[in-house]
Amino acid sequence: MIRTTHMEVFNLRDFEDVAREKLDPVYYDYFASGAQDEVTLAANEAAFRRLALVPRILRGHGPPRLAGSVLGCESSMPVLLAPTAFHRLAWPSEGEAATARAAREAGVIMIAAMLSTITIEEIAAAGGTLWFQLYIQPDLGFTESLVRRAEAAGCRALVVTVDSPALGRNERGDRNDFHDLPPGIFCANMRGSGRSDGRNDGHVRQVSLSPEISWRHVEWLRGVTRLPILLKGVLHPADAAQAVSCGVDGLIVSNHGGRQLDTTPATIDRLPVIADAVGGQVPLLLDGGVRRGTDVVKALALGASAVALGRPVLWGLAGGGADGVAQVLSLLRRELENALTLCGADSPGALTKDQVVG
Ligand SMILES: Cc1cc2nc3c(=O)[nH]c(=O)nc-3n(C[C@H](O)[C@H](O)[C@H](O)COP(=O)(O)O)c2cc1C
Ligand SMILES: O=C(O)C(=O)c1ccccc1
Repeated sequence: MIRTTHMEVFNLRDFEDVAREKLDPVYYDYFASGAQDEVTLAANEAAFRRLALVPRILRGHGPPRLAGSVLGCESSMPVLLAPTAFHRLAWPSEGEAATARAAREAGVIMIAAMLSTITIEEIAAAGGTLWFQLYIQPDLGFTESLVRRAEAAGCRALVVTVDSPALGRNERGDRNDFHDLPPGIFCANMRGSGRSDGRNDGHVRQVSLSPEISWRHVEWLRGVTRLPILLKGVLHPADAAQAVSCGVDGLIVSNHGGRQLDTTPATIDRLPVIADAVGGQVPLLLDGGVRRGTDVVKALALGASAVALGRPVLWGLAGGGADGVAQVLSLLRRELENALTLCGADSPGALTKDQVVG
């Protein structure tokens, strides 16, 4: 158990308090914040609270089975690590290597962020099953080189983030004047892109979040790799349908944890319409505000194959490196097992959407 002088952790939210104590307040704000008024940030968790779970009774089964697979990758539970940037701000010595080790030991999939602070090759050396998150760069030669590196490192899917034609307006970051990484920490995968001197190579300014990116780029990507492609940041059912027509293999219903367009709806409130549009043709994942086993159950019942966790992983990492992340995952696993049992479900697949009521 991670304990600080006066804090014990019993659930994922407790980890945020531990992290807040340990982190530089500027980095805490970077991790915790959402865009502008943080309406969406709050809405994600509030929507889970608003939804009620209806248990089924007397089903007479053993402990629920949590293990399954997503796009051909085994996972010990239907929970992935969402891609988050800059893990060395939370755990300077190892960064993403610590996160990857914890994910491997827990038997879950880590979606490694393109903006990691160690390279994808270094993450792969520490990790189990990895997927690679990509911001398609207008320099397609560079983008293709990242795809080839992810393939060579053994990543099993590409997650293309599509909610970022620009960076969201982060006012906590502005107030803290946090716009650059501190000396010695870089966007390790970005080195060699752009024209920067060797010393500052891997600078955040080399990253392009561009409004030029379009469906043509997704079609281009479909032609350059055989890896499964997921789009992350889908909120409109028409976009979900178009993605399936484009040959996309999976979708992540996400509003980037409320960090991009503020006032977008809570992800759990969009899941039913997206599930209807996709009609089971590709797996759906969801992230944003998942903090409890009951949140996972609600997403699974409404049509998600799995969920992804963003900030709680960063709080675990800041609290205790790989051990902290391991504890976050094990707390959530126990909660999920308990919630499924109380719902009368012997596996995620046994849940039905009528078990969630508004
Ligand atoms: C500090 C931080 C950095 C993030 N960096 C990325 C990123 O580089 N790429 C990406 O696609 N999403 C990024 N995200 C969004 C997460 O993948 C995910 O959508 C979100 O955190 C889920 O919400 P949650 O934090 O409430 O679990 C980031 C989120 C946070 C909090
Ligand atoms: O912070 C983020 O959510 C994120 O995705 C990002 C995007 C560009 C630069 C740094 C982080």
